[in-house]
Order: sequence, then C-alpha cells, then structure tokens
Amino acid sequence: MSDAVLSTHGLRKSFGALLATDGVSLDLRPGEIHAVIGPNGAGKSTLIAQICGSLAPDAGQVRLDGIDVTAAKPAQRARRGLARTFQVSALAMEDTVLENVTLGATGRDGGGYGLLRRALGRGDRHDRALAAIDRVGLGGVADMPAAALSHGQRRLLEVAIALSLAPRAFVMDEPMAGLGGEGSAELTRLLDALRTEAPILLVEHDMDAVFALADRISVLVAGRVIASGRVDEVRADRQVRRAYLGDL
Ligand SMILES: Nc1ncnc2c1ncn2[C@@H]1O[C@H](COP(=O)(O)OP(=O)(O)OP(=O)(O)O)[C@@H](O)[C@H]1O
Repeated sequence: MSDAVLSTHGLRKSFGALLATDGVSLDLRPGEIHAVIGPNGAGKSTLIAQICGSLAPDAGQVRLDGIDVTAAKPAQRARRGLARTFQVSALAMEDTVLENVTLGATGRDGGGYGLLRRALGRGDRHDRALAAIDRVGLGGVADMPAAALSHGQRRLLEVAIALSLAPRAFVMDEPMAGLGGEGSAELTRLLDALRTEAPILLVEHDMDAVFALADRISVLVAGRVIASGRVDEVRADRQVRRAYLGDL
C-alpha cells in the first residue's frame, strides 16, 4: 500500500439510513488501471465524489501521494494532481478544442483547474495543451469548436484536458458511456497507453473495456468492496459472479 499514488482508508458515507459507502479501502498504484465495478446504486459515484472532494465522508481517509487530502477541496486535490473526467460532459461547446484545453475547465470542480491555469505561464499552457491534444489524436481538429465534435471526440477532449494538467492520477467516471463500438475501441487504446503517464481509477459499466484494460478490479456491492484482485481472480470469484457478473 505504501507506494500507492491514491488510496482510500475505511471510507464511510450515509444518506439517512442508507449506508452508501461502507468502509471502502482501496488503492491505485503507479502504472496501473484499477477498475471499480458494481451494479446500479452500488455506490460508485458516491465513492468517486468523496475521492475527488465534492462530497465529505462521514469517516475514513483519502490520501494522494501519501498525503491526507480528506479535508481538501476539489480544487486543492486537482492542484496536487488528481485529474477527474466526468460522466456528464462539461465542455465549453462554443470554444475550440485548443481553447478548451488551454483554459482547462475553469469553474469545474470549484475552479480547481482555473487555479492551476493561473499558476502556469501562458506559453507553457499553450504548449502543454497542444501536446495533450496530439496525444489523444485530436491534432487535426484543434481549431474546431467542441460543438462540432462527435461524442467520441468530446470524450477524447475531456481526457486531453485532464492530461494537460500533468496529473499524478486519473479518476474516470464511465468514460465509455454512450460510445459506439469504434469509439470505445479508440478510447480503450488511448487509456491503455495512458496508464504509464498516470495510473487510472476507472469506474466503468462496459465490461469489455474493463476486462481489456484493468490490471485490478474491485467489485462494489451495496457500498462494500466484496472482492478485489487481478482480473482472472475477480472473474472466478463465486460471490462476484452471483452478485454481479452472472456468467460473464
Ligand atoms: N445525495 C444523495 N442523497 C440520498 N441518497 C443518495 C445520494 N446520492 C446517492 N444516493 C444513494 O446512494 C446509493 C449509491 O448511489 P451511487 O449513485 O453512488 O451508485 P452508483 O454505483 O454510482 O450507481 P450507478 O451505476 O447507477 O451510477 C444509491 O442507493 C443512491 O440512491
């Protein structure tokens, strides 16, 4: 656990009588993709919100590079290198691809990326933005407005924004949602390559993508991690098959 880039320790969160996060401890290690899967309502979004700082846990800790960030605002976590991509796209549609990446997503997560934007010089921002756009394969459409992009390209743009922050860790909430076969295949290839730049905590329903990408999987059911391990271990776990995977 000591070399974890990101970790949670006994996280707990209730909504009234409902225990949505019930003592969740997991970690994200350098170079890996760690997938968190589970049925609807298992508590995946609630967990991500606590990791990224938009929801305060009732108990437990979140650590980034070993530092306790449980009380830190989303903006502070972003500055420490926690890059989140969203389930619902929050791009500036009228701005170009380059502007979206250069400006970061000001206002997102309480302006965290905006703070980072001010910390970097203008030239740095531009160069870093262009490198990130090239990296995700959007170099040819850098001057097009986000509104003109396909859904799949917008997803790549979200990743480019996260990448331009030179993150320590990515947290991705259902990046494959709404993508067709070709779009998911392209994003799967990109995420596969990105893990060496920063490890990825991946919440995803698309099991093809999860099995193709994950080094480890944690299975969340009713707020608890019922199994965690290598893909083959988790796939073979009888409790997991009963609770979630069926005959996959
Ligand atoms: N703000 C809230 N107030 C009350 N209950 C909530 C709140 N947010 C989530 N819940 C409940 O907590 C549980 C976990 O929800 P959560 O959205 O985290 O699950 P999930 O695994 O992300 O589901 P999905 O796969 O459908 O996105 C659910 O029962 C949900 O209804």
